[in-house]
Amino acid sequence: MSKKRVHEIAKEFGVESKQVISILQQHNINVTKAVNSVDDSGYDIVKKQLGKKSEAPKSTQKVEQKSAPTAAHKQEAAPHKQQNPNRSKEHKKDNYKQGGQKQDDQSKQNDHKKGNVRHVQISEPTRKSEGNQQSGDRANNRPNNNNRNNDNRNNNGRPNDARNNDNRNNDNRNNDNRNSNNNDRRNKKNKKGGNNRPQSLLSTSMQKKKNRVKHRNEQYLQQKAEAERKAEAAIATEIELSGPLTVKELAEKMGREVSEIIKKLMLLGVMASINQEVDVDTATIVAEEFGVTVTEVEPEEDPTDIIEIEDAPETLKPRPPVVTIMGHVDHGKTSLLDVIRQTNVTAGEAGGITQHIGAYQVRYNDNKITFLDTPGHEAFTAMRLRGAKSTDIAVLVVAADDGVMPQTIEAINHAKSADVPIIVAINKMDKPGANPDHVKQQLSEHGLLPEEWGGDVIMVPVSAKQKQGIDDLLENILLVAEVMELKANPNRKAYGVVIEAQLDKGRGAVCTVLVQKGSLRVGDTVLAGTAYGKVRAMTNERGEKVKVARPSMPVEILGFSEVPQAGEIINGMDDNEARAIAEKRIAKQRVQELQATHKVTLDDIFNQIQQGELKDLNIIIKADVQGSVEALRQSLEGIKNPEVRIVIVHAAVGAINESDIMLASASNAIVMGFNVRPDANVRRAAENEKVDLRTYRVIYDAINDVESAMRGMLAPQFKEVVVGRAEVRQVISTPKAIVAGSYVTEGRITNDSEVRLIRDGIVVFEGKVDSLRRFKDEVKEVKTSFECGISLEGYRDIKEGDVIEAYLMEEVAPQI
Ligand SMILES: Nc1nc2c(ncn2[C@@H]2O[C@H](COP(=O)(O)OP(=O)(O)OP(=O)(O)O)[C@@H](O)[C@H]2O)c(=O)[nH]1
Repeated sequence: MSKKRVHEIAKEFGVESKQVISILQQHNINVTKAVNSVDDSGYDIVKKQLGKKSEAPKSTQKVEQKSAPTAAHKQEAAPHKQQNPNRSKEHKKDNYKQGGQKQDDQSKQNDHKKGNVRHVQISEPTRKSEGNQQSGDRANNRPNNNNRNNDNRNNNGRPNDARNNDNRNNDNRNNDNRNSNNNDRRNKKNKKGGNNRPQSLLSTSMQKKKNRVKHRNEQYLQQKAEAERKAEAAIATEIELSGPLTVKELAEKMGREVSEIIKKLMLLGVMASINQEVDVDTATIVAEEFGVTVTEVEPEEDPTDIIEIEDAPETLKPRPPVVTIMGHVDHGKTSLLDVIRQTNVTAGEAGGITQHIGAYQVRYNDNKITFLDTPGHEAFTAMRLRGAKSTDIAVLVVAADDGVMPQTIEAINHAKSADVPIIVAINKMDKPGANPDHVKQQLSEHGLLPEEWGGDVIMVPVSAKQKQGIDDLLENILLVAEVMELKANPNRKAYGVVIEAQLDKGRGAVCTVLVQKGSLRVGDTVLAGTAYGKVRAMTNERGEKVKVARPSMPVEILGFSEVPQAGEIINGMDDNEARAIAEKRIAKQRVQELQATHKVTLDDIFNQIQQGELKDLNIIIKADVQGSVEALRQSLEGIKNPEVRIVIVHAAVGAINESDIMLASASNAIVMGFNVRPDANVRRAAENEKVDLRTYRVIYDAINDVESAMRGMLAPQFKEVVVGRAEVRQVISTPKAIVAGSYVTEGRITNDSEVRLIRDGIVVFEGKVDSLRRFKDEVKEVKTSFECGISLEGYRDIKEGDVIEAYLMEEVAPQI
């Protein structure tokens, strides 16, 4: 009978001595200290208790949890050991030592017989060296017990077959070890699976990780469901339409993708890009295709709109007729108006074409007639249309020797669409080839039947050149006006139309206005588009100051905050109201401009490619007056080409500046200047940015250039090369000439140079140098940084601060 000390037993079971003492005391074995000894029966008692627990020994569990990584490491390492078929006996011992979970009686007995020694012998160093590996190793115990049994059997039962048995046993061991690994995993699973067994740190962290992944998955699914629910909710079932809208707007209203809308439109045979407008009918069809109900509503009231009040009949007083002279180019509009006004406008015009709308009032037989001088070139189609709208009577000039021409027909159509009565002036009756009957014949083919042929159109033969038939024409105008009973209320705030507007260096915004209703007085606040201001001064067509302008009277007014657009409605109103509306309009305009710039988007480019590689020719227009800007814009936009689309990126009054170049560079546009010049910095910027900058003095040339370029037929053109620039620093008046005391700022000025005089970026004169002097001597050339005196051929109105630009014309290959 061997005796063992309490602390040895405690150590063996991995518990504290106290615990062993308490167990023994419970069984009335008298032990109080760790050094006390107990016999086998005492040991068995302890073993019974702690051995059972050792299936899940508490103390070991504690240690296990603390040392999980080691255990894990061990677990991982174990298979290598176990799978080794040539395991040492030590291994077997290990397995014994670690005690199985389901030991049969036999194994228990074996444990009793052999295990004790083994326990003592093996467990000690194992614990010391491997610390808390038991948990992992212990898990392997059960199957190995079987091995052990087998060993025992083999050893005890059939010693002769020992070798075979050993081999077999080895195989069994291998199998069992493999099984043990499997069981081990299962055990681990069981541990996690609610046996209330504490988990190892490894399994805890794995669990946490698993939980996190699970949580993330759940979150993702929730978000996805939420997004789907929102998308579902965003798809409208009912929409309201108040007018045409872009494809993008329609898509937004319906909560659908733009591509869906475009696809549907394509199926309906409508090829539309994202920013293209579709009318209400088309939008309705598309919406209905998606099962969306459409309700048509009245467009929302625009706070920037000014509602026009109808004047009571009793307030109306007779007013003079407003007449527009229309007709084909060179048929004699200006000449006719000249004769009527007894002035000569034609001489001063660049290219001999009337470029700006002017308005004049003439008196004939104590009656006033207002004439709007609409230019005759095609370039002014838009202005003519506007003119017709502000007009009571249209005088259609047709040259008797030329007959009805394209612009004659256009003019007829404009007048008709504006519901304006037409009086035909068959001009150039003095010409040998004049054939008024032929003209009448042609006109009747276009719905204008002369009175003498049973129609209602007055046709007056005239000759502007010989001043014949003018009275007859004016009398007929008055006659038609009388029949029309033209009336307006002069006693209300002014209402009218901006005929022309431009920026003047000294006077600011100068604006020709036709008052149509009410009276406009100096001091009145007026609003036209985004421009507003107090009328500082008013002058009539003869430059005389006027205090009040009544219906049908054209006046030039000063006082606008900015240059209004030609054709804009002008309203006399309250100071604050004007400012508020102007601000709202500016804000609205900004939004529209932003939207317009958004049009050049990748979406657009994609659509363009899809629509057969439609390329845009982007153009920036700068001109001296609004009328030219509009004219150029309308004409350019009117150019139709299957391959190239003209896009006016920006159009404004004023000199070409660096921001224009930057915009052109950014939008890959060409810059077209009309009667305006870039300064040296701007030219440099254009060169750096490789922006094609073109300047013109005649609108026709600009349009012609673009048209030819689009046809690939742009003739080799003459490009001007600026040779030098001089700044006018002093103006000296001599009996012979006006001399510009100048300083050459760049390049050189030569006495045979073509020059232009530029004031605030606007060309005021183009011609030749008359004389070039250094002090009193005539010189051929003056270079940079030298002073000189320059006088210009046939031009005296030179001002300090003006720039004289010398240039050459060089032939260049087409660029557009
Ligand atoms: N023989 C003759 N020539 C005329 C008559 N009226 C105008 N002309 C000439 O026709 C040419 C064109 O005249 P304009 O008055 O400039 O014609 P327009 O229609 O105003 O021309 P645009 O301003 O370019 O549209 C000028 O050379 C005039 O001298 C006329 O009654 N008889």
